[in-house]
Amino acid sequence: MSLSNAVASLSEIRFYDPPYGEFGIARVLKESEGRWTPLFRGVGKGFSGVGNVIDTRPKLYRFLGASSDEEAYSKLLSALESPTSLDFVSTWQDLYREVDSLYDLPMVRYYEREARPYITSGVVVGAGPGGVYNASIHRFSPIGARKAVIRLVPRHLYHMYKMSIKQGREVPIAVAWGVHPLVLLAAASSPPYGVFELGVAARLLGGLKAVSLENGAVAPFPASVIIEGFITAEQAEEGPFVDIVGVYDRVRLQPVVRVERIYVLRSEALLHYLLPAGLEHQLLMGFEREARIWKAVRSVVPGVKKVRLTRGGFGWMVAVISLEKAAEGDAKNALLAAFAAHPSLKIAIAVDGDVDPDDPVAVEWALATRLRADRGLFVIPYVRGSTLDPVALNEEGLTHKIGIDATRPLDADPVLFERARIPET
Ligand SMILES: C/C(=C\C(=O)O)CCOP(=O)(O)O
Ligand SMILES: [Mn+2]
Repeated sequence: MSLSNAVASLSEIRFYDPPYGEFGIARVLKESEGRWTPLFRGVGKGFSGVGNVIDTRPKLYRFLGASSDEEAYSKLLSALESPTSLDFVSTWQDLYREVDSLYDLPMVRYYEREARPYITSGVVVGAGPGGVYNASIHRFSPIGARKAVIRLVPRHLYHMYKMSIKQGREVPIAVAWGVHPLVLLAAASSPPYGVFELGVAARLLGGLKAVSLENGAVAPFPASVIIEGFITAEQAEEGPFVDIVGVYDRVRLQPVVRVERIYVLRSEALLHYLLPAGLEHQLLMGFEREARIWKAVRSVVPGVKKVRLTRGGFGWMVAVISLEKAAEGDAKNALLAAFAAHPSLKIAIAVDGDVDPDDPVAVEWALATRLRADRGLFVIPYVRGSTLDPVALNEEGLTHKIGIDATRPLDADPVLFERARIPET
């Protein structure tokens, strides 16, 4: 399954033509998110581009073949538990042309102070020591015709990189740009180290083709662009670029990738322009974390209704959980479970089942009418949170977290908490 197949299955597509101008593509992505899928023709010779492919739950759930939160979470969680093998194809190179330079790939700069055009939706497959493969999404920005800097958040690829460099080895990688959205979703997930995320994608899709590269890495097939290279011990400044919470991430020294080959699909090189901090970015990165929170919370409290990583928290740092308490204290246990399930979470709020986590006004109403700060508020000091938190105490995201129980006390008169309604005619 290709990105083109996936896009063809969407109903609301609008076509755009050049000239785009600097930030033109970013402006369209912003304007259309949550509304339609823009398809950018002629972004470069032999290239077109698309964005907002899974910027809404209905689109994501359609790709997953799910009709409710519960079904969508369960499908993803069970694929993470049961990845399957890839179908390797050997005759693939004829379908691709090679280009000499990363600058031949039409990349986009999205925000005014970003350093340069870059890839925001590249699935990086690393081949690590012990035959371990890992697929994850990383910012990838060219600093030369065959040189790029890659942002490695301290997770699996970073671990692979640290181990390899210590042994005096570089990490062979493939960067696959322009892939089916479920491949992206799997690569945005965090199964335990050693579980290959492309196997998770294969389970979600009912099979996934892949290719082996000369450097030992593998790539999902078809991908519109496949970049073959090595993560080296050299470092360069990365950024500024905008992260999921919509601020400019700190500029850090990050590893340099030496590029060996760049393959571009001859027939349909459809590139995926993922708007940083856009709805698609949030849903893609946050959805699996939401599923994990849902699972963890359900195991401590039976009456969980809805879990949301909120829009204001950019689908990453703030969660609202609605539940029916069976006993006093349930809500706090739910909050603790949520923090354990998603370490980047900074603020977790529990509300009753009559409050919709998708409605920020309703959540604020619950805070105004149901929170008793002496009982309902707790701070977890000095705990690892998100590296993206601008007020974190260190580069690893050391921070203080807040849990808020905004559920009504079970022993109080329920009439005091009833939302008044005007009867229908
Ligand atoms: C979601 C992340 C980056 C981005 O999409 O901009 C990675 C942040 O990871 P933490 O574990 O929260 O530091
Ligand atoms: Mn992994």
